[in-house]
Amino acid sequence: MNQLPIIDIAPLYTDDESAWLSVARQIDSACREWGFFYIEGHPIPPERIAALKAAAEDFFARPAEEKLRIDITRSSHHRGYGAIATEQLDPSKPSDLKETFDMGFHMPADHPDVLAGKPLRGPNHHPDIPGWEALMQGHYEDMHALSRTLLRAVALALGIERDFFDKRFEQPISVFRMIHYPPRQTASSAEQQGAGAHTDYGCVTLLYQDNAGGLQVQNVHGEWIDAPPIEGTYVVNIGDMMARWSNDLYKSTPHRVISPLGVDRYSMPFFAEPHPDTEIACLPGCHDAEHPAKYPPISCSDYMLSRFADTYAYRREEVKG
Ligand SMILES: O=C(O)CCC(=O)C(=O)O
Ligand SMILES: [Fe+2]
Repeated sequence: MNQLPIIDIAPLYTDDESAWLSVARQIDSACREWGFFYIEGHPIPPERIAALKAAAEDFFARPAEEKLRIDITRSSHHRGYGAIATEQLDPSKPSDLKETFDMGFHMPADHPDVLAGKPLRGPNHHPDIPGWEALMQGHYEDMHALSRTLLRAVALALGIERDFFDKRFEQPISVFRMIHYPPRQTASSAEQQGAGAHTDYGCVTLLYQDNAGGLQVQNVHGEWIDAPPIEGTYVVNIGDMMARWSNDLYKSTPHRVISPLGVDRYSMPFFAEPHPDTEIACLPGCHDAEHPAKYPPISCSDYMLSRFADTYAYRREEVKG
């Protein structure tokens, strides 16, 4: 099979138990076979996507000096603007040809967790553009709600309490990111990838991509297949932390983005992650006598921090203020 499944999740917004179960089963088999699937029937309206895309086009077109006022490399908790070549997802290839804006769960500078220096906690760094902050905060909340709905279906599929993930995704360290891939100039510069081959390190990623194309996913035979844009859908994939949590029942699958030739590309992943203190220990329903837990428990924040250091040179250097 070389076609990612498309799952209609509209039944998750009804009380129809048997329809819930059917969606849960489809998600479960997609996570086991592919680690990747499309969702349709989600509640994010097209007007929201259009507003976000317009905001991304406006922001990324601004002078570097303005964007660098919120330089992510000066943020101790990973918020703000990442210039081209800040991230290197595939260490064997040149740095990624993309620029990014990252935001997360907002905690004011005087919040006790921020004052205590808890990792990845703090205020967002937004550009000074009218309407921007409200748009982003509202969207962050809606993506958070959507990811929790999907995780309720996962809990149902695994036979664990329906609110297992809800409890663990309070005050999450989820990240909403906007990405701009500038055009590659020549066909022969294909070595410079938009996003090098990688697996996501967190739990679940929900990705909006525009019409440019270029996202590719590795199938079970190790071949790259296209994950083309499909109007009105999100591409959902499992990350390494969820693979570990599920004892590798669910797959975290390598993917990459080929730099667009002659056009700009915009994408917007939402990386859904739990509360940083969540213990990532083999999920109930994912181990038995024949399949014992493979990994020792680790906290979500320890796991994320160790993985961040692999892809961001600036995070390997001394901690910045
Ligand atoms: O831009 C995309 O389509 C995918 C981006 C991605 O895989 C990532 O940021 O982890
Ligand atoms: Fe990714």
